[in-house]
Amino acid sequence: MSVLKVNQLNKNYGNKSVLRDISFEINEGDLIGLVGPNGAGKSTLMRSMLALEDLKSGLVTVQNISNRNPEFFKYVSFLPSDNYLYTQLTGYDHISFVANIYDLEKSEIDEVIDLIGIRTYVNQAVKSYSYGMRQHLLIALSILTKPLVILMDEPFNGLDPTSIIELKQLIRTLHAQGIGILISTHNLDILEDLTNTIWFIKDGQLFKNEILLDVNDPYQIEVSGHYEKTVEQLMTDSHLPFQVIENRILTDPTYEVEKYLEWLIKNGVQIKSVNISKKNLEEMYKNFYEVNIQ
Ligand SMILES: Nc1ncnc2c1ncn2[C@@H]1O[C@H](COP(=O)(O)OP(=O)(O)OP(=O)(O)O)[C@@H](O)[C@H]1O
Repeated sequence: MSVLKVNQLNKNYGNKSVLRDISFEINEGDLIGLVGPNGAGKSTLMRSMLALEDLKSGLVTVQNISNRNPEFFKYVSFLPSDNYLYTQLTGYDHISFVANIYDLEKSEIDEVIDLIGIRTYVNQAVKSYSYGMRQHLLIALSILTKPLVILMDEPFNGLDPTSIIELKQLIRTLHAQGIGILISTHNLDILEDLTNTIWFIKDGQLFKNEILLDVNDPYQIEVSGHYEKTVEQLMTDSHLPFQVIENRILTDPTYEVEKYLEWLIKNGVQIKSVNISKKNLEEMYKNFYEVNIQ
């Protein structure tokens, strides 16, 4: 079900057109990665969605509520790339502040504190927090109102591997709860791990359908040993779609990998390893942005 709608968004800085005719919808439970090089317009797009930019034209609504209406922000929250917290105050002070605005119950606050796992330090002053702890607090603040959609601008910046793993897990939890999430990041590996829906932004335009990844990834079956027939001949006899790269068979994701394994085993082929062959987002990025590296 569509919850957030962006319609014909155009943004100029002076004579420069930064966003051009951008339209899209975010559905309940979408997890979308927004990718683009420096200056492509990712932050401007998020800021425009939050009515933080003056637009040339465009309409942004959540459940038909415009972003010009303060009620919009109950349903759409933002995790900014800048860490803007009051260092003298505690995490709980920040949470109470937001909870008071939206008249939330203590039980709702406790639920968020436990979900994000900040109970042990929520009563300490923010100045004693690490970067990752601050990021957790910001996420707690962003989900207090039970938003339908969260916009995350570079949420993995500056996090150590432990905090990245924790944040990825948290994003998966929020996603499983049906929250629509739009994440802008330069980290393609993290994104590839999190979602199959990647949108690219280029020259102020959004490209989505063109690069939607398949849900299933192909498998790579590595075989060993010498046989009468080549692996290619053997696979042709199976009538299963395939590609062969040296001694590796690349399966077709619409067919079960078991069918390939059964066929190979039946024909006495030794199987050395079976791995999921992940689509390479970096390759797609390089092709899309025509990045040439010598
Ligand atoms: N306040 C501003 N005044 C003028 N131009 C701006 C302003 N803010 C952004 N721009 C320009 O708008 C374009 C898009 O910037 P934006 O910050 O949205 O890109 P981005 O994709 O978020 O980049 P990054 O990955 O570096 O954060 C850039 O060309 C930038 O120079």
